[in-house]
Amino acid sequence: MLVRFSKMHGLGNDFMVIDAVSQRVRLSEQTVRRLADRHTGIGFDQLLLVEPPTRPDLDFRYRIYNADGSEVEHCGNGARCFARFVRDKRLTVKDEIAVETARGKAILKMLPDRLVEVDMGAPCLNPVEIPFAAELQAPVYSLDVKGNLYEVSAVSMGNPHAVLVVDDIDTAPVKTLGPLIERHPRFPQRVNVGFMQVLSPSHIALRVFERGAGETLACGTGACAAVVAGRLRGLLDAQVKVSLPGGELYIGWRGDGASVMMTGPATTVFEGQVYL
Ligand SMILES: N[C@@H](CCC[C@H](N)C(=O)O)C(=O)O
Repeated sequence: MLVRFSKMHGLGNDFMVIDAVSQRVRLSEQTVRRLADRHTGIGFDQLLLVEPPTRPDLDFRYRIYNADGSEVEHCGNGARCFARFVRDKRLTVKDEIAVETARGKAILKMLPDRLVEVDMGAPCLNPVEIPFAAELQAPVYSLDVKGNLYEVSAVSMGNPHAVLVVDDIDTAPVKTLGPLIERHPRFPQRVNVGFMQVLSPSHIALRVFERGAGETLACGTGACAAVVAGRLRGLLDAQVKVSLPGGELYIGWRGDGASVMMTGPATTVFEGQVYL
């Protein structure tokens, strides 16, 4: 089966995007892993599959697969690339697109200068739903990793995130501590791990070790989770610039019950065809 795809990225978090509205596509976990390989495949952090919606009030459904083949609930940078993709491919002419994800509904708004604003929904802090093993909900938990204690916040943006505050993002142990927390037994569905340096109440630097993909150049849901965690700890304002290795995202969260709003770019790199 020969399938057309686009290669896209949001601040260097890169995606293979496939239109499954006008093409028949069947994917197994193994196929996703093969395509994700940066030496022998297309290479990407996540694969996005664009499908028709299952509900009449929504425009599309989109599914997200990590490079390791696992299907996930939400992807912030992917949502912006998805919006750009359906517009560029003329699958819709709408400026505001309602999309169904495994997590529920997301609203995507096309802005000038090829920016996209995403209503990411309200964060969930309930340990049972994240899921995270804890007796009571708290803004910070003590996590024992191989005998060392770390202060982490646990936040779900549809997908699970652990957020640590560090003094210096450049020397943060992202590649060593990240994988240990990703598979920590208190996070039974694994977790994305964010390392946040607070530069001022309206500016943070962030690196994220992503579940199922390793450290990426940017993580949209990770940026949202970090701002929520920073607000819960009383460190951040309601509007925050997030500097990631791949560039800048703008995140807004008014607090309790409100949606997290994310604004950033989405870029197409090339188009191709591949046998699946
Ligand atoms: N890169 C993404 C998040 C992708 C999913 C994540 N790795 C997970 O397993 O939850 C983003 O921009 O949010």
